[in-house]
Amino acid sequence: MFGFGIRNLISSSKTVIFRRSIACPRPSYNHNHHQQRTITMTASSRKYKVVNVPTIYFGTFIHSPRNEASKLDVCEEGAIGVNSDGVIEFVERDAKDIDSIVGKHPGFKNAEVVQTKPGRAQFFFPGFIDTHIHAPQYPNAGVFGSSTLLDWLNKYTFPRESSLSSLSVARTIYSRCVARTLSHGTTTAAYYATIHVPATNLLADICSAAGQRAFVGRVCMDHKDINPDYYRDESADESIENTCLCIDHIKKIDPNYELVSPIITPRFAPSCTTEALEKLGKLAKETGLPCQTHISENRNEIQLVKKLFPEYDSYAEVYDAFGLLTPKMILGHAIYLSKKEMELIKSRDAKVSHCPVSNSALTSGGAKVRWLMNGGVTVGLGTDVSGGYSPSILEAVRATTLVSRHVALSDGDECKLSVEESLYLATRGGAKVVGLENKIGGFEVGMEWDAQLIGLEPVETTGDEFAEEEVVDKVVFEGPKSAGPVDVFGWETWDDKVAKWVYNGDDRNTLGVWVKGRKVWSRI
Ligand SMILES: O=c1[nH]c(=O)c2nc[nH]c2[nH]1
Ligand SMILES: [Zn+2]
Repeated sequence: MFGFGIRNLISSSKTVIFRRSIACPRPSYNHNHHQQRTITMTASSRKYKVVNVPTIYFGTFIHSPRNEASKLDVCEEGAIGVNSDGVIEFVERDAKDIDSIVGKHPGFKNAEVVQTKPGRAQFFFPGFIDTHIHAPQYPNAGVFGSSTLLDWLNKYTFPRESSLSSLSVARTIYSRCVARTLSHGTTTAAYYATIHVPATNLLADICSAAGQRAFVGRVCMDHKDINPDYYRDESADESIENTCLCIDHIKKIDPNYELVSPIITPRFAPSCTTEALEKLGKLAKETGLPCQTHISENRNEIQLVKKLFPEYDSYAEVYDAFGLLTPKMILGHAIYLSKKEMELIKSRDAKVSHCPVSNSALTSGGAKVRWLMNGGVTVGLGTDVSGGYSPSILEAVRATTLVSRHVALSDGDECKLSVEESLYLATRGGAKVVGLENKIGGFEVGMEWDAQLIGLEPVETTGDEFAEEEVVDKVVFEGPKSAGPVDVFGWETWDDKVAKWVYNGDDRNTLGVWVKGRKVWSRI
C-alpha cells in the first residue's frame, strides 16, 4: 500500500510533512539522503499542493523515442534532473562522473539522489498510461466466466457498478484500485466511474491524494430500454446535470487539471438516448473537455447499434453525428471497424484505446492494430478492467504482442507487433491518446517525471552451476535466486532484458513509481 494513508490525507486538515529516506546505493557519493516533501491541504477546499525536493536520477534510462515505435532508446549511464515542480530540467547521456554532473547544474547542488543499482538489471522507464479502465469494476477482475459483452454487462457489471451508490463501498473499491494500478506502474489512468456523483467525486479525490494522474468520468446511460431500471440516469437532463456536478467538483480540487481532469463519458451509443448524445456532444464542445466511450467491441453490440440508430451507416457515424468524434475522443476497443469508419476516425483525429486482454477474455475479437496504425490512427493501450482481468498495463503490453500474432495468422506476418512497439503504445501512444504527449510518455527536457524504476534482480551465478552433474542439484534443490519472476543470467543485452520483463515480469519488478516528481509507490 501507500507510504501514507489516503483516508488520513483526505480527513486531515493539517499541513503534513513527510520525510522519507531513499537509499543511495553508491556510498562514496554522500548526497542529501532525505527527501523532504510538503503536502499542504485544507479540508474545506480539498486542494493538494505537493512540493518536491529537486532530484537527480542516475543510472540506466530506457524509453521510446518520440514518434518512433520500432526501437527503444537505451541510455546506460545517464542522469536526469527533476526540479521541485516535477519537471525534467536536464538529461545527460554520459553521467559516469556524478560530481561533474552536479557541478554542471548548480541548481541541483543540494538535490536528492536516486540511483539504479549497478549490476542489478535496474532501469528507469516512463510510467504506464492506461487509456481505458473501469475503476468500479475492479472487484470483478477475473470474474467473467464464459460471458460475452452484452450478457456480461447484465450479469456481472451493472450489479457491481450499482453497489457504488454506497460511498463506503466506493471508498474501499476505489482506494484499492488506485493503489493496485500504481503498484503496477500506471502513472496515468482514464477512468470510467459510475452514474453516482458522490462516488465519482470520491474517485477524483483519491487519485488526487494518492498522486495518480487521472481522467475521471461520470458514466452517462439514460436509455430506458437498454439499461436496467436499478442502474440508469432518469433522463438526458440528469446525465448532463450530474456530469456537470462532477466537473465542478474536480475543478474545485484541481482548478487547472494538473493531475486530475474530468472526462465526458457516454457509456456507449446503445446506452444513451439521442437527446443525451446530442447534449453530451454540446457539452464537450462548450467545455473543451476530453471524452471517452466504447466502439465496435462485439458483433451483437454492433447489431444493436444498427437497430437503435438505423439512420446512420455505421457505429462511428453515430458518434460523429452528435459531435463526439473529435481529437479529444478516446474510443475503446475498435475491433470491427470498416475501412470507411477507420478513415472517418482518422480524419477527425479521434483516438483508439486497444484493450487486448478484455477483447480476449470476453471473446470479443482481435483488433487490427497494425491496420489502424498504418491508417494513421493514434493508438494507446487499456486494461479495460474488468472486461480485462488484469489491472496491469504490462499484461496489456504482453497481450498486445500475442493478440497481434493471432491476427497475423489470418492477415499476414506484417500484423505482428514487437515488444518495442507494444511498449511504445503503453507510453508514448497512450500519452497522445490522452492529449499529454508533450508532458508524459518519455524522458525529455520540459516533460514531467512520470516514471517507474524496474528491477530484474539477476540470478547470482558463480559459473560453477554449469559444470556437469552440479546442474541437477542447483536447479532442482536451490530454485531461482532472484527475488522476482524474471531470471537474468548476465549475457542479456538491454533489449533482451526488456523483452524478459515484458514476457515474464510483473509488479514485483516495479520497485518505485513517480508522478510529476512525487514518489507515489515504493517496493523498496
Ligand atoms: O468492455 C466494456 N466494458 C463496459 O463496461 C462496457 N459498457 C459498454 N460497453 C462496454 N464494454
Ligand atoms: Zn470498457
